[in-house]
Amino acid sequence: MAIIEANGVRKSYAGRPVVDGVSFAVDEGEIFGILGPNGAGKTTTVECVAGLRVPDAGTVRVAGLDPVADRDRVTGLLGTQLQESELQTKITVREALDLYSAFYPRPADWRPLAERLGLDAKLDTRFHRLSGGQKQRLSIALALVGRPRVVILDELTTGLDPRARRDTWQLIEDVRNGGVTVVLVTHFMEEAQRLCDRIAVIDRGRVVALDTPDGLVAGADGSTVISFTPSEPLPEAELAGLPGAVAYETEGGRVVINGTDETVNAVISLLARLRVTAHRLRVSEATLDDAFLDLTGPADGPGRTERAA
Ligand SMILES: Nc1ncnc2c1ncn2[C@@H]1O[C@H](COP(=O)(O)OP(=O)(O)OP(=O)(O)O)[C@@H](O)[C@H]1O
Repeated sequence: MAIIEANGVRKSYAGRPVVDGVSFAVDEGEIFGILGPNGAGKTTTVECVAGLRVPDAGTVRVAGLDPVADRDRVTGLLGTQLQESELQTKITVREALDLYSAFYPRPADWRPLAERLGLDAKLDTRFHRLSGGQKQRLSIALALVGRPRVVILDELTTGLDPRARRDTWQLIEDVRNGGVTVVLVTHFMEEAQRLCDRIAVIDRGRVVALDTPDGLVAGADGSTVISFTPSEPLPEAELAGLPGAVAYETEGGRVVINGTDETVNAVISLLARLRVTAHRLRVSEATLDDAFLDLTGPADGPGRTERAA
């Protein structure tokens, strides 16, 4: 059952649409990822879900409630960790956790949470004395302290060192295993691949793909990558004519082809027909990175539709 529903959400700044008809539904208990280039409209979208921005058009429902009209009830069930959240500079970690706990009817005991996030030694440190990574961990703790049913995490692990990042992933998996729905905005493909059940890819304010991580990879053009070093150069015309191939390149004598299973078979037949030996033949699957690049345009360049036109 969907716990978040966004339908045709639009938001413009100074007449420029940055969220341009976004629709998606997040099922209760899933980790739902939102990926997209810088400036694609991800934060604006989740801010509309959290009721922090009012959409110009479209509807948002969180557990059936309107985040703007039913603000108090939605705040009670939704935790948010938004990009670069700032707190009052003099507040200590302990005070911040106590303060946020007081906002909720049945807060979690924040001590184990603080320990889990490596903040137990910093409880009496003032906010402005925390490092970037410690501020980030505190904002995650504050998002979780109210025992939310839904938590929105925007750039969850930005600024964390590799160990803290992995510990945080484990924490998020545990949170989800406790029945909490997680919306995760991220730029880290490894994070998205590891954590997310489904991912919406947003480009220029629109959802350009919505699938499981594996589904996104399988749907990318040229999701099978074939590479080898031929014993002698292969004719360009033969490479260009391979069925299912969407791209090929030869660099330093090594041939790399993006295609499909059909392309793999055609390459093997071609090599046999030309009596060419393939050294270090490798067939691998494209990554979520490849799928992302295939689906989205550069931050300041054309989107996929414009590129295809
Ligand atoms: N309050 C605002 N006033 C005017 N423009 C804004 C405002 N907030 C965001 N924008 C612009 O809207 C666009 C979308 O911003 P948003 O923060 O939603 O993107 P994003 O996908 O989260 O980007 P990033 O990955 O860089 O965080 C950007 O061009 C941004 O400059």
